Amino acid sequence: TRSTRPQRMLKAVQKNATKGNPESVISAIDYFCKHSEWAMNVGDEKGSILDSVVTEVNPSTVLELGTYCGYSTVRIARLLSPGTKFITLEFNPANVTVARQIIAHAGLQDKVTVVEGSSGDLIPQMKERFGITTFDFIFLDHWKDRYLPDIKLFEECGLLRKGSVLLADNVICPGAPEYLEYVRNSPRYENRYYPAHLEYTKVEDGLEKSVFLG
Ligand SMILES: Cn1cnc(CNC(=O)c2cc(-c3ccc(F)cc3)cc(O)c2O)c1
Ligand SMILES: [Mg+2]
Repeated sequence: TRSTRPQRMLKAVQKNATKGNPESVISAIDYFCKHSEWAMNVGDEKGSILDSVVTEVNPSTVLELGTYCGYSTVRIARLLSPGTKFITLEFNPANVTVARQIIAHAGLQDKVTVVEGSSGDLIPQMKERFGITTFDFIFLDHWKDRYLPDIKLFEECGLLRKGSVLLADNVICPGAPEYLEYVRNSPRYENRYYPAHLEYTKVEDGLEKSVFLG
């Protein structure tokens, strides 16, 4: 039967990227998305903003919601210090299979744990299953209607500390209006909006950075 877009993306990485070279994996995916098939990776423009925030935070514990094919996982993992605990959650098992192979092609499989399941189920298990107390950095890039319930879950589970940084993709397109309203009206967050564009297009999009104030 016909292959899927993630499977075709994986083939492009295995053909065009150098094993063990994260930069070449990132470039191969961006090339595939610009010249072959659009895909919902965070992309190069928003990816550079993601890089700058990760570098600034220099986190010891990282959580990504929405692995998809592992593009942002590779972008984040390549910047982390040794010993950093990095967990990424993906609910779609076919995406998990592709992501693990793309992450392995980049040589970053020892830097990150890809967990299959829904964020609503897994977030409350972070402490017991992975020995996490709090997350220093969280990248939200999963279902846009899950951003709000999941940030509330982080608060309820005591997974945020004073200074924890959350970075949310797609707050304009497809959009996460309820999430934006929540963080921007809450006294517990300091927010900054980074204007950009929907990956590989001229459509307006952006990232919202929110620092938990405790
Ligand atoms: C299956 N699945 C695994 N992860 C998810 C959650 N991510 C998204 O839904 C997502 C969607 C879009 C997008 C799609 C169509 C369109 F016309 C415009 C934008 C862009 C993104 O950057 C996203 O992160 C879904
Ligand atoms: Mg996204």
